Amino acid sequence: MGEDATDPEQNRPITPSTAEPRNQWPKHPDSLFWRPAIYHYYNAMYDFSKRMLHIFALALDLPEDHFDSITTHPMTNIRAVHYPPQEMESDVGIGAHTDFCWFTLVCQSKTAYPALEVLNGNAIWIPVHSQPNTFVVNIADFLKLVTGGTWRSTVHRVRNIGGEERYSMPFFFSPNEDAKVSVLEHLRREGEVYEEFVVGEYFQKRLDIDRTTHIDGEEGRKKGATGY
Ligand SMILES: O=C(O)CCC(=O)C(=O)O
Ligand SMILES: [Fe+2]
Repeated sequence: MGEDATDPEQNRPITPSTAEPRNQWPKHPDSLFWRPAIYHYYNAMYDFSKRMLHIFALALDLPEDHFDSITTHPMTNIRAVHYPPQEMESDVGIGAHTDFCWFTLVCQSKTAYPALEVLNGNAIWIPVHSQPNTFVVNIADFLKLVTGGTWRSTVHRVRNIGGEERYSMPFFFSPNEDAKVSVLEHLRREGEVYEEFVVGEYFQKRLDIDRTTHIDGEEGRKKGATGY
C-alpha cells in the first residue's frame, strides 16, 4: 500500500488528482483482516519513522526538526513480500538496488540462511541475519542526496537460496512529494554547483526505470529487476 487520499485512515485532503483510489484491498471475506492490520502497522511505522528522521537530523549536526517541514505529508509505501525458495542460485529475489526514500525499515522473517544482503564499502555482499525485535534500516537516496553522498544509500539484494519460504515487510519513508531537496549547506564544497530535485519527480523517474526493468524471465533477470 502507498499514500492514497481516498483511504480515510490517511487523513489526506482529496483533490481531483488524488480522487481515484490507488490502493487495492483484498475483498475476500477471509482477507478482510488485512486492511486494518496493515493500517495498524502503518501508523506505528509512521510515528517511528518521524522519530528516526529526528535521529538522522541530529546525526547530521542539525536541529532534530530540520527535515520536518518537508516531511509533513511523507510519501510512504509498505510492501508485504513473499519469497518462495529459489530453484537456482542464478534466480533473483530482488536484484541489487538502492531504495528511493529517506530510509527504509525492513521487518524480515527468520530463515536459517540469510536472504537479504547488503554491499559494503569493499564491494563484498554481507548477509543480514534476522534478529528478534529488530528492523533493518537502509539509508536511501534522499539521505544520500542531502548529504552530497557523504552518506551512501545502501545497495542491497535478496537471494532466497536456503530452501525456506521468506517474508518481509519493508516500510519506505520519503519526504513530501512536492518537496525540493538539495545538498545541505554545511556539507557543500566551495565552488561546486548543486542541483535541486523535486522529490516526486525523482521518485517517478526511479519508478519508471525500475518498472521497465521488471520484466519476467531472462530480460528481467539480466537487468536485476527490483520488483518494485
Ligand atoms: O525483502 C527484503 O528484505 C528487502 C526488500 C527490498 O529491498 C525492497 O522491497 O526494496
Ligand atoms: Fe530495497
